Amino acid sequence: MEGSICYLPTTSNRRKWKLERKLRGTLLQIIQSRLGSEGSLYGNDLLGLMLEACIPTEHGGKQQQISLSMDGIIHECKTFFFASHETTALLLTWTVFLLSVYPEWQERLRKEVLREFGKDNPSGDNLSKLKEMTMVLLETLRLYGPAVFTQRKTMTDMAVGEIEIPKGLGIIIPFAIMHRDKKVWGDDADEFNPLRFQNGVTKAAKVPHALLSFSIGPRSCIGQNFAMMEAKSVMAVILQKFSFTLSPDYVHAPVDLLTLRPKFGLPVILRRLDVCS
Ligand code: HEM
Repeated sequence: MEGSICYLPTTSNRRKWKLERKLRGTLLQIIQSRLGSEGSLYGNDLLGLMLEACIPTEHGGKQQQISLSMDGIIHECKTFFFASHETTALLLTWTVFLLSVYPEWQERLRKEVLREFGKDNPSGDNLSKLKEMTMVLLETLRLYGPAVFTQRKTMTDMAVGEIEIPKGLGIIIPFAIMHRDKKVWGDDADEFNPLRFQNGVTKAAKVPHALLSFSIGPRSCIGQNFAMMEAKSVMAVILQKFSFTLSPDYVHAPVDLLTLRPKFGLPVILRRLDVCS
């Protein structure tokens, strides 16, 4: 009964189906325009690569094969959009929150950005120079990581330390709780201390793989390096142009809605630096 409710035309299901149709239509439009484009290539981005890989025949290939491939491609587009957009936006959100609460770190990062780039736009090659920025982003991922937990299922009977786990058991791995474990991170586990990452991510805690924000293993986040670069570039540009503090309207209420969000948003007061100075 529980499973069949998703097929009933309830208000929320109808809204969901409408949104799904809209999303599919938008993605199909983008895909069709790529398929119709001149030349043999479909573009050098992820969608282009998927089209190359999934549609080996020319546009006149077997219709059934194309429509199956389309579903696969649409599914991948949705996965990448969901996995990448909200998560990176939330990493930026919580970084702005922490830098508002710790203005000394905001100033430290601004000095680092101005020292490395001046007023120029950050470039891909130079982003690796932002050591303190990396430390702050890692500490943000530890305390307010967008992915709160992940799940796994055991394929065989197994043991983790002294715990025996039978085959087929679903396991929740609660990153957010593990990231504040004092036995692993030390007595200041609940505090914002980016310096713990100054000797690299594997030296920050008592065990090397304690930071699990992107998970680990073969199914870990495929976009983690991209996400870190994106977050560094955006934060660098914000810090070059603005200083920011929390608005008095801010209410601290992190909530787990698949990702960790500020329940009432993050109202901040921005000040343009060229106007202040
Ligand atoms: C701060 C940003 C991000 C965080 C915290 C994050 C976190 C995660 C986590 C925890 C997983 C699950 C891994 C597991 O269960 O083992 C995951 C999977 C994934 N992420 Fe990210 N992610 C971020 C950004 C991105 C970006 C920018 C992309 C794409 C450009 C991306 C694409 C994916 C994909 C495709 C998967 C599924 C991988 C698979 O199942 O093999 N993520 N991510």
